[in-house]
Amino acid sequence: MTDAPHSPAGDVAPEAWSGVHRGPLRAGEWVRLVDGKGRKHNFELVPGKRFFSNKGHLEHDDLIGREEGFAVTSSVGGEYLVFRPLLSEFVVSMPRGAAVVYPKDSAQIVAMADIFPGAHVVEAGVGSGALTCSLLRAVGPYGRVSSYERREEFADVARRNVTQFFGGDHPAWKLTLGDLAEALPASGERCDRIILDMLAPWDCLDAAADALLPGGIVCAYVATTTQLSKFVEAVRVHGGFTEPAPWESLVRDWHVEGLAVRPGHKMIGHTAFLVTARRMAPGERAPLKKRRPAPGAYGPDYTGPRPPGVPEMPAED
Ligand SMILES: C[S@@+](CC[C@H](N)C(=O)[O-])C[C@H]1O[C@@H](n2cnc3c(N)ncnc32)[C@H](O)[C@@H]1O
Repeated sequence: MTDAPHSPAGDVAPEAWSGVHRGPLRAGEWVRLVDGKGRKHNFELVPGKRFFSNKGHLEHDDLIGREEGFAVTSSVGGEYLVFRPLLSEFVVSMPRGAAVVYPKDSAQIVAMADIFPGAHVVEAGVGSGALTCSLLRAVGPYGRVSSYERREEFADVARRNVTQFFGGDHPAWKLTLGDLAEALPASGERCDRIILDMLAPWDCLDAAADALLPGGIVCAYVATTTQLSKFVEAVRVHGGFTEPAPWESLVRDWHVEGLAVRPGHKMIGHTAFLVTARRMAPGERAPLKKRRPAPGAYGPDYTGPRPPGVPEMPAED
């Protein structure tokens, strides 16, 4: 459902780009070392450099040129497993400017915002580039991810991270410095999906609605309940979207050892909430969901946008 066939966004031709890390480890790539206690070390391989830890040291040159998936022993007998980091491991260890979208949420965004190979996706802000990597993987070299970021220092961090992860320029990626609310309309871009990860996504809703093709999806990632309320109501007030669907995902590890099978003790309790809504065709309105607002939902204390037809309601006694 792209607006028109388009040429690749970057300077690299899609057919010349593989984006796959295989074969012997090369200088300039990242590796991930894990010791017997599960402690992780991620670093770039640099010829002539040494890796130090509380278990002595290792020469980078002893890792370069080997197929990943091996065990090495440090100068004082510490054992490490060596692999290339997965994307989910890279994004939580790479340098950060702003807070990143966690892998569990990137997975939800790719699935529930229906990011498909060849899609044209707009995202803002780019932050540290974590979500960007997942979006680029999902659209592939013939799609397009158009990222907007208003802070230059974050854009620089994201550019370094994304380039590092893919081992060069991704042909589907375009990064624009500027505020989405102004830069997106000025660009004239039309897109299939828009992902908003920022403090005030409601400020960008009009720009998102104008850029989205009919049937397209807007998806917001917000950290607090007050942001969630304000964004959902802003989507309802806009009127050109279907009823927004808000949710969050919780992921729990399990301890499995013989008969001792139980949930793990540690869990990331909260990262952020997600909301999606689909864009109606121009001039079309989705029938308003027939709902009786909960008592006090839009009472005198409520200061956000008010959905059409919902009067101010008295607060509960
Ligand atoms: C939480 S970070 C995004 C993290 C990113 N999604 C990641 O996974 O690494 C939020 C970013 O949005 C940027 N931002 C906020 N409002 C914006 C806007 N209206 N247009 C463009 N960027 C914006 C901020 O500068 C910040 O870098």
